[in-house]
Amino acid sequence: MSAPSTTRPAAPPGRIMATPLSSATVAWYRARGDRWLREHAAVTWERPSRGLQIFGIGVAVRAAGPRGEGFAAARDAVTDLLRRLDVDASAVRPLIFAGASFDPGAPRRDPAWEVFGGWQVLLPAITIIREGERWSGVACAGDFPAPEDESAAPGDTAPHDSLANAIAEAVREIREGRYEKVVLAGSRLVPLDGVTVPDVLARLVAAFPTCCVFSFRAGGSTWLGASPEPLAAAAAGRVELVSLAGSRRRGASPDLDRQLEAELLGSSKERWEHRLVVEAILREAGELVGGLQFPSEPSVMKLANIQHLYTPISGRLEPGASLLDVVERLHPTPAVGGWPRPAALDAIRRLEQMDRGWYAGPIGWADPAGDGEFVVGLRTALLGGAAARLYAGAGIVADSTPAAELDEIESKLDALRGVITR
Ligand SMILES: C=C(O[C@H]1C=CC=C(C(=O)O)[C@@H]1O)C(=O)O
Repeated sequence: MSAPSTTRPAAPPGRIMATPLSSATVAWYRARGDRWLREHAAVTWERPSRGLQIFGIGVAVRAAGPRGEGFAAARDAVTDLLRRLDVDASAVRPLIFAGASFDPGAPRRDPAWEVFGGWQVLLPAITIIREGERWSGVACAGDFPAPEDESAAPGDTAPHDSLANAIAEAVREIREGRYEKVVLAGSRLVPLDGVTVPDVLARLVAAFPTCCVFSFRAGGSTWLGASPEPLAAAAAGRVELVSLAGSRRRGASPDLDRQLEAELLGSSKERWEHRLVVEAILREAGELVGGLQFPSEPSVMKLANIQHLYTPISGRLEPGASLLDVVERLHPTPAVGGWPRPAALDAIRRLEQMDRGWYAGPIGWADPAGDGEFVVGLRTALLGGAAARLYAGAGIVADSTPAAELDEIESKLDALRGVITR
């Protein structure tokens, strides 16, 4: 019932032991504030603009797989757990969290990611949920492994120059017709100077209230971020998907901001980059989600530092398909990988010179009723030891100007650094 390296050595790696699991609704008296919850949670999931907060305290079950395995293995582990959970229909539903690396086939360059492995599935011992003014809780019996405190500080990776060269090389390869789009990312190591996980989460919630602010702890390290990009969400059989790609900075004045928005909506380069994501989602999700509907024109999603082209897509899960199947099929969309997918992944492995780990990977939760929500792990940082490594990328297409793409990546990293180190 646990990860290979934690409490039950008899369990083979990645397998969950076949014992029954039960859950019970618990009353949660709000004796502890957000800071305590964020500090003690193995996993947090906050949607400030929707009044939703979820804190998973302690671990009933943790399963994990090696770095060569991806989200498909996480999906199987969640499905297995859901089957074994004995849930009273009237009770608060337990939530099972899952996360995975971006690319299980990528070279491993940063030992700090080893503690996360290729994927992890986590059933918290106690899950505290706030929806608006309503607090509820659910407790799950399990192994209750002792907290792990082993963590590795994120290592040094590629210097800035190599990212500029990688972008220029990608533009050349795209113009030669080798692929149509690739998303290249960079990272930056920053000292934490005493800033803690609850500090960072509180700042992300304040700075990015419309995003999904999450954290996931493994060993003594924490993977966290404020993702603007839902990957797939399901509620009562309805599925919501999103295409988010194409960016401009926010303007310093309302006039400049509107001008940048008009530029974004009018740019054929940004529209093409965005359209590739819409088409890939329709193609990949089509077999699993019926009656897909979406507006013919993208709108603009505005965040504190940046604005993006945005197309919401919705439909209904086909019989036999699950939210986890949809996530597995969609990842990685061309918003974080590229198109065609195999050539884009190959380009990222060759050109990027960095270890993405879980950056741009899927992360989220599912419940026994089939509901759940997964986002793309963007605008994220890995905190370990006294440092944080920040990650951000940008979509490269034939019309890209390398300097502008590098500028977009730098400005995303600056926004995150401003929140973490201020
Ligand atoms: C890959 C990232 O952003 C993606 C999501 C929105 C807009 C993007 C863009 O315009 O390039 C990227 O596709 C990132 O922030 O690390």
